[in-house]
Amino acid sequence: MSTTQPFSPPLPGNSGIAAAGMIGSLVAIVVIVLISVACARIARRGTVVAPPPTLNMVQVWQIDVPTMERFLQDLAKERPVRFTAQQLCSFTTNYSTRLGLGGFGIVYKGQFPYGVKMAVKVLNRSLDKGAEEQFMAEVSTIGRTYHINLVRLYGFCYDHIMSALVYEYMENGSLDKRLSDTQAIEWVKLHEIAIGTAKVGRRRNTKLEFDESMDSFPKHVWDEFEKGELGAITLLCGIEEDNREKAERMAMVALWCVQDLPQERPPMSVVVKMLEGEVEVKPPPKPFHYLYSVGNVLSPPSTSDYTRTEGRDTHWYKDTTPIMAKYEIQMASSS
Ligand SMILES: Nc1ncnc2c1ncn2[C@@H]1O[C@H](COP(=O)(O)OP(=O)(O)OP(=O)(O)O)[C@@H](O)[C@H]1O
Repeated sequence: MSTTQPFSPPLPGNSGIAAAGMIGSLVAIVVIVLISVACARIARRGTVVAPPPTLNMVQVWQIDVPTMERFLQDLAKERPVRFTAQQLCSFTTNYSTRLGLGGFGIVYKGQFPYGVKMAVKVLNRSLDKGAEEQFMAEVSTIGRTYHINLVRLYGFCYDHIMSALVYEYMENGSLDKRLSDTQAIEWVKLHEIAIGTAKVGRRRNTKLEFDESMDSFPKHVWDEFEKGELGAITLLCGIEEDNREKAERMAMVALWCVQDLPQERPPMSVVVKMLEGEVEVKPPPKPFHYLYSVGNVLSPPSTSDYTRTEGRDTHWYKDTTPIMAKYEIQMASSS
């Protein structure tokens, strides 16, 4: 069986800031975007990864090769191009320009022979199952999704030596980097980004990140909200009077989006409406229960946490929240 499709060059994608450069955590991004808009702070995860695989390093992933091959064959009909390691080596001029380091690998700059730039993420296979999941998630979701707010996945490489994802090149780098430099983005643009990110609608319903701490900013937002002093935060963050009401609304929407129980989070279509002011934002219930557990020991919500909803009036919106697969993308809007 030939493992390489005939090379069909992808068209250049949309310019501007895309939300999926750091796709391993887009729900978190939605939340972080919203909260960042309110207060201009982003928590960055610092993960050390190994250098890209060398030619004599052969790693075996946990999913067996036939299963992965079947997965790739099914997807092949749908869109992203399968590149060879040699092609990627050539496109990146032997990985000579490094763009950045993410949780799953190093990202290099490259260029197709006809000049369109690309970003090649070489996945670190030594990362337990994380990189493997990222690979399958990216290829099966954004590889088949076209959206103005999502970075385009041109293709991938998967063989016994390496796994890599080939993305549209973002001149402005990733969204989180841009957001952490809040001085460079006007409030109106931040609001647009928050809505644009919500419209992508992707979220991770079945996996929570447990790297929060008791002094995390989202928790601080909740504490101030509980005291009825959300306005103090927007003031502290230098948000002008004219925009404060909108900023407070966004912070409340963010608190809805970080509810511990997936079924208590509003659907992204409702999130968009709330952000746009079309739907009233009711006071959110307390999130981050695991942060308040005895002794401040971070413990993941139990199975019963995910089924316990009685006594909580959280289904005030008409839609129901679909419980999605870990990396499923739900488009909240076609725009
Ligand atoms: N498509 C791209 N175009 C330009 N630069 C990119 C692109 N994708 C990633 N980068 C650069 O590489 C860095 C690492 O990106 P990557 O997506 O691996 O990390 P991340 O944001 O931590 O996300 P993840 O959670 O998936 O690891 C980014 O901060 C950015 O500077």
